[in-house]
Amino acid sequence: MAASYDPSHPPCKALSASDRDSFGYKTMQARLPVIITKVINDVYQTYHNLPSTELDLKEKEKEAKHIISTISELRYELQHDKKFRPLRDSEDDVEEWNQTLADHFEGSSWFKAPWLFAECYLYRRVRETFALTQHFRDYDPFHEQKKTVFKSSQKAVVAIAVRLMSPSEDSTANGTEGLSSLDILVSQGPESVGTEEAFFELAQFCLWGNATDLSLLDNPDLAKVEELQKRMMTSTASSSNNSSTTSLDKQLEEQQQGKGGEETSELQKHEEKILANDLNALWAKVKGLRKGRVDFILDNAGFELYVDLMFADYLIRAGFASEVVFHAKTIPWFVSDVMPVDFQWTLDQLRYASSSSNDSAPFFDPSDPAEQKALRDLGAKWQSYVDQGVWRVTSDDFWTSCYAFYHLTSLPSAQDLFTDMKKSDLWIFKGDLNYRKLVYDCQWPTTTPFKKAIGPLGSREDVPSLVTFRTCKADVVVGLAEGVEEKMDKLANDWQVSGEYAVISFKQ
Ligand SMILES: O=P(O)(O)OC[C@H]1O[C@](O)(CO)[C@@H](O)[C@@H]1O
Repeated sequence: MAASYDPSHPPCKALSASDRDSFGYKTMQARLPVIITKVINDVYQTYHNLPSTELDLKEKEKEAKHIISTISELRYELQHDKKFRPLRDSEDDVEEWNQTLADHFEGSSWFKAPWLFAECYLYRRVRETFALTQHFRDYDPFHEQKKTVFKSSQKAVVAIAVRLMSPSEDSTANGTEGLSSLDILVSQGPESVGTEEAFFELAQFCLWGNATDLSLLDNPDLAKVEELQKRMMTSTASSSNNSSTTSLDKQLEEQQQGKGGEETSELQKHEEKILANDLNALWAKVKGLRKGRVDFILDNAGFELYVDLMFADYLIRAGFASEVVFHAKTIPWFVSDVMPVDFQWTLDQLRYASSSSNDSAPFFDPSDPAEQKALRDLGAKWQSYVDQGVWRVTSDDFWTSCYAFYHLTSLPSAQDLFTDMKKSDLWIFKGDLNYRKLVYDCQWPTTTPFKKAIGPLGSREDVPSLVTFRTCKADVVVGLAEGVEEKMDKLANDWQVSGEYAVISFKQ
């Protein structure tokens, strides 16, 4: 039997849905039932739309009905706080899950267990349902939602592609004909102002791309997604370390005086919302790299993946990295997380922008030929990185296990992954769930140093530099300066979970 690590005892008291004031409780009680109901609706739609000519139609309908009833039972178990049961499929990770359940969660249930465990177990149970079928084994019940929200991001996707990737307007005048704005910026060398400016801008895109994920927007309001992206687009950037305390005072003062903060630019407003900001320290690390390896531990598909790829492309063009490894999820996870298939699908939608295949209309279809070209060029460039092995997409069951990242360095089943990741120069963790797993999702005081909160990843010599880009969507947050929590409590009572605020925390 596999050795079992204990995910039920983090270094401080675990966050749990047993606390009715927590976001964990709200998630288990209100948000997850909605997410599960959408899975049921999705399967229902799929089977109702099966053409009568479909092969094995009867079998497929039977399986779809079975999935719907099994997922409905899962929702019942959750809503009635039933005890966890062992998994019943035969996926590679099933033995480890069941051993952990037996050793540490005997008699435990959805609202009593640590929130992190319960939530991961839920998505793994959804996977079980599909894994036990013949015709829906590879079915992603979140694919349609991922597509809808990405499609609504077209304006921002096009705007970023055109601004950074189209030939620069004054390129003929200054002898850089045909080069994109980004290429011109980075061509001045790794330590140049242009390269630095591009770094701060793309890093902030990469951060705020995490604000538009589907599991938080359990009722995605597409207008809200567009508005968020519009705000991002107006943010061009340089960043200053530890500006958050002063700017918070200003925000608080303005709120108390009933002012709207009209003198603050869109960029400053964004920066003020980064409550712990190690971007300068990250820049110091990145600018010292030459043809290094950078690993992205990805979060959401769609717009967030798109801006992650922009940042990864920048690292290659500027010469900081010659290899980027993307860690995706092996199974549908937390609604919108990237799987390898989503990665390739994203590249394809860019490569084939505005061209229809036999069976479908183009996904992105801007009317302006220059915009179409910008998307296609980008898609072709990114595909060439994949084909040449400059970009590598991989996935490992560790990322969809119930374990905190503390266990990456010691869990037997994660050792191949850890051995490979040690070859990297920098790990970039995207998003809220990865953050929760980094700090073990427990009740750390907010002033706990990030390096301490990440346990072995902060203390072991063989762990490379790492950074987390996270918009705050759960109760835990660390690395804040003294007084920030108190100021934030006065400014916005949902600041820890609204996705409006963020942290960029770096470990050398
Ligand atoms: O996509 P992200 O940024 O990891 O967010 C995941 C979301 O799911 C949660 O883990 C709870 O469902 C929140 O922490 C967060 O809202």
